[in-house]
Amino acid sequence: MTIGVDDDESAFSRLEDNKGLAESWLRICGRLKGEVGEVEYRTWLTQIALGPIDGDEITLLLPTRFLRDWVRSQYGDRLNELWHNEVPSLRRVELQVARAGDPAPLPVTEVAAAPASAPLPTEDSSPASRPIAEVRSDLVTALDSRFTFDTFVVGKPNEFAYACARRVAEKPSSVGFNPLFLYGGVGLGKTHLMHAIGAELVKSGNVSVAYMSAEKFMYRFIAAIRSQSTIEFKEQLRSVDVLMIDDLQFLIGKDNTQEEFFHTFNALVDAGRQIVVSADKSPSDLSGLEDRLRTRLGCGMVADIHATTFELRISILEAKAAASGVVVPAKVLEFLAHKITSNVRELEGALNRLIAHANLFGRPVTLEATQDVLHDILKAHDRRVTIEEIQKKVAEHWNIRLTDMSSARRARNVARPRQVAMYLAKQLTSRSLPEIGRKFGNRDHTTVMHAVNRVTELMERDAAFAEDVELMRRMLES
Ligand SMILES: Nc1ncnc2c1ncn2[C@@H]1O[C@H](COP(=O)(O)OP(=O)(O)OP(=O)(O)O)[C@@H](O)[C@H]1O
Repeated sequence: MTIGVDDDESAFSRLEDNKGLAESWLRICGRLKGEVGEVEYRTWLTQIALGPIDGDEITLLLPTRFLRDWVRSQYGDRLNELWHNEVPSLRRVELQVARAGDPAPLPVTEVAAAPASAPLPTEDSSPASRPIAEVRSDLVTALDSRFTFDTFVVGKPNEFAYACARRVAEKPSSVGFNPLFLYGGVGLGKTHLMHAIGAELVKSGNVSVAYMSAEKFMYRFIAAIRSQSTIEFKEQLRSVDVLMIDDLQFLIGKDNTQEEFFHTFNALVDAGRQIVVSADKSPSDLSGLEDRLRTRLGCGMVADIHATTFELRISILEAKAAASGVVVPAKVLEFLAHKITSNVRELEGALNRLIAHANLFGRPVTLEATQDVLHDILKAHDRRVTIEEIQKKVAEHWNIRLTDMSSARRARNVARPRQVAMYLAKQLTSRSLPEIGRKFGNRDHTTVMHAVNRVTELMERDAAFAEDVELMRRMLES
């Protein structure tokens, strides 16, 4: 069908006019950007160029087959709909792979996002024409725009992994860095670094990046087997420039999926594409993965993210607090960094709760408020320090015999450390004063109370002594 004046005169004259067409495309891009969000838009849609129009069909051009298939499966319907809204006589949007000399995509900066909440009028508002933002990808998980290199705080435990990730983002597939294998405990930033690599590559140009969890890889693979579309699945995966698979340990015991991953891995590396993988253990410790896969995974760069240090936790908290715009006093940050040592995710969760609380009630963040608001989290993180541990550490530190913790000796060089141990027992355990007294040679609870008051008083007067006691406390808590 050709477009005639009778069909839609204004549309026809617009189609005759290239400028009008470009403006329509700009509006459609703005609309899509508003609907799918900046990251998804940059990842997939900035690569589309406006091709020729022929009758009731307009052609959009994509740089690779993978992208064409991807855009067709994920955004095809919506593109049809948006074009039809702009030019009602258009019936079809054809997606093609661009050839040399074809027009270039629109510069990203030209496209201003139109709010998704104000949809263009459509003829059909059935579920089939739902906005793109709801269409979830089967093959690829969208990158999280919060996880960039800029927002990743670097310290001793993660500097090597960070440097490797940077290197891969700058120069994918360089010798010695393919695959990049990132490993470390839960919530220490592996996913963050992978998304940062993806975001950087997407920003830098024409690179197709696929990121997905190993779990998703498996489900996609199974779905492809069921729907007899394994060839397409393989083709799609094998046509990306960079493939990132998160939490590979999930494939332990899933032999068929491992096998598929192994072949995909080989096909990509042999074709000079980059692979990035994360797991909770090093390749050699991932027992349960096939030997040949473990060997290949260890062939490139293996980078470990270590548990956080107190200093790194403080830096992360400072950065996140600053980004929130809420003033969080240094002593609150220190308190959190002392208390929540397990992983960054929990640390971040605690800080976010404090910030939300401060915003909601418009109250300043204080140490007291922190203890109150985070009561449950802090309780769960309370390390169970025993009175015996306290006595042992204090005796070592002040160089007295352990038996003197319960002896009747009253010499100052023995009595003072004993009082400190009682004070710390009160601070760091949930034992009552009589219980503590019993552990210190059956002393009375009033003796313990006296010790606690005396140490508190001394700490206020003597900074060096206070520092010593604080140090003890930190050693016992960490
Ligand atoms: N160095 C860091 N700087 C800033 N944020 C960090 C850092 N490390 C971790 N985070 C944050 O902590 C959270 C958890 O990180 P992430 O999801 O990357 O951990 P992971 O190692 O992939 O965990 P899992 O093993 O559960 O998959 C994220 O919100 C991330 O942004």
